Amino acid sequence: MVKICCIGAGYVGGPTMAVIALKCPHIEVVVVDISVPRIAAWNSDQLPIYEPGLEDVVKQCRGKNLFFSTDVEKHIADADIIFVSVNTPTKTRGLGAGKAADLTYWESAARMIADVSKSNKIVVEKSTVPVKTAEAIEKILTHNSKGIEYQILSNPEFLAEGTAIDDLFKPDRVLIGGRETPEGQKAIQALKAVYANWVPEDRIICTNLWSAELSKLAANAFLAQRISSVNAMSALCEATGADVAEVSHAVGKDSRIGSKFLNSSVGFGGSCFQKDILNLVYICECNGLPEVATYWKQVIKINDYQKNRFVNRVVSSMFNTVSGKKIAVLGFAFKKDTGDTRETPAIDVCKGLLGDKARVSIYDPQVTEDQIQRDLSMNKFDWDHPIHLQPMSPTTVKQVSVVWDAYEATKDAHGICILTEWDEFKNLDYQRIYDNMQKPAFVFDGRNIVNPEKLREIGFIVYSIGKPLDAWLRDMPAVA
Ligand SMILES: NC(=O)c1ccc[n+]([C@@H]2O[C@H](COP(=O)([O-])OP(=O)(O)OC[C@H]3O[C@@H](n4cnc5c(N)ncnc54)[C@H](O)[C@@H]3O)[C@@H](O)[C@H]2O)c1
Ligand SMILES: O=c1ccn([C@@H]2O[C@H](COP(=O)(O)OP(=O)(O)O[C@H]3O[C@H](CO)[C@@H](O)[C@H](O)[C@H]3O)[C@@H](O)[C@H]2O)c(=O)[nH]1
Repeated sequence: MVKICCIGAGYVGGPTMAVIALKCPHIEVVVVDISVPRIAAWNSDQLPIYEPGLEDVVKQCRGKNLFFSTDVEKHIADADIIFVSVNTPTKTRGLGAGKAADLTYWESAARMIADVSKSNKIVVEKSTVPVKTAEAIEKILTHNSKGIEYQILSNPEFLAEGTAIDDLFKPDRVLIGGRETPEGQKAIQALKAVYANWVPEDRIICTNLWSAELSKLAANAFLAQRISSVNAMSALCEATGADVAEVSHAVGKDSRIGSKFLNSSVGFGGSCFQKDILNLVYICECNGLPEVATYWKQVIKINDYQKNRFVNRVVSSMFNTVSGKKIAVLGFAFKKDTGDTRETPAIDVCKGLLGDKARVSIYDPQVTEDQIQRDLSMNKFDWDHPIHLQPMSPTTVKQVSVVWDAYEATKDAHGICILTEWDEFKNLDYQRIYDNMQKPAFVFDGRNIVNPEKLREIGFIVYSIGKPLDAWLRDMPAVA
């Protein structure tokens, strides 16, 4: 029986390995992690991450050919194929701080593999890493290899949170990069055989190592660039009376452009886009390509601009101050159908409002109070380290309350900010909400999910990103 071990039981390692186990009953899959609570959660009824369909897949294979363990050394030693899916956060100090990927966790995983292996291994980069990481990993593994042969493959993951299981069941493509030697090609075929259990062969792309590593960064940069492009347009729409939804629809109908990923929003979030673009920018700078670096940096600058612009809209509409006012925040996760808050635009918006001394009442159906308090008190980039290395007891932000109901959050509020597109926010009883709010009552829709006309009929003053402005907002400054 082929044995797979995956180091890192997070948003990628957990779902990816669960699907491999489901689709390949003849393969034993063990997911290991240094975090004891995380592994305990994977072995319990309360999985550590919320992902539609995940629980069903885990329940079908756990204890049969899918296992979760903290015995990292044993399972690495036993495995034929080792996936490494550990954190690759943005460096916070030293060379490349604020841009370069911190490969501390990757390096320690590689050293562990080198220390405990007694047989040949295929080591698969599943984490998103800078181009040429495989070369560094190879050096660590082969430095004192004791005659053991290692083949490094790059097999970046393209799943998106909230749709991870569907994405894994039917991937647009699986990308496998390896050395162009006979041994490298043999390793590629071994990994290809795993995916071929459910992925059509024409969707499995095999390349050299560097193309695979770079394609992952490139794909995220292109996706984020589309959002920044449409968000840049949203500012122009507001200034001119155009409607960004109509513009994206018209633009997206061009089959060369396509309609996906053109939804204007308060800004993109998530653990990947910003981190991976910063990493790309750093790699360009290191390779003497400052113009290319500046080009990609602009994608992040527009995203920051969009978040600032939103906060500025809120404050300027409410007589230029939100001091002491209650602002209800509906949604804190970086997108719907996930409890993940990494780099969520809600953090920047809440911090902006708190900076102007607002009282913020937050409701998200999947995010806990503890998580929100952590996010609002943590330093930039600190969130992307293994949980046991994050601050234990963060200071509580006093002007923030977290409630478990949208009606409670909005009661007596002066304004509402919709920051995640949860379906339930589309169907709230907005008349009831309006009746219980201070007047004038404002709605700032950062996800364009409510019908502004209907809300205006109720009496709300409504701001929707990139839509023709409410008369109230027309003369207010839009730029932060
Ligand atoms: N989250 C996504 O949607 C997504 C999608 C594609 C790619 N990626 C990439 O995949 C990688 C992992 O992302 P994630 O979201 O799963 O992160 P995560 O933080 O959810 O999980 C990483 C896990 O690795 C563990 N870990 C760290 N060092 C370890 C070690 N030495 N030994 C054992 N376990 C260790 C941590 O405890 C943690 O549980 C990152 O490089 C990310 O960029 C993420
Ligand atoms: O038209 C759109 C599409 C998305 N978003 C926002 O963009 C962010 C990222 O969304 P999404 O890409 O759906 O989720 P992620 O889980 O971050 O997935 C991205 O990042 C992963 C990690 O690298 C990749 O594997 C995926 O392919 C890539 O889509 C979220 O805040 C979304 O709300 C928009 O504002 N407008």
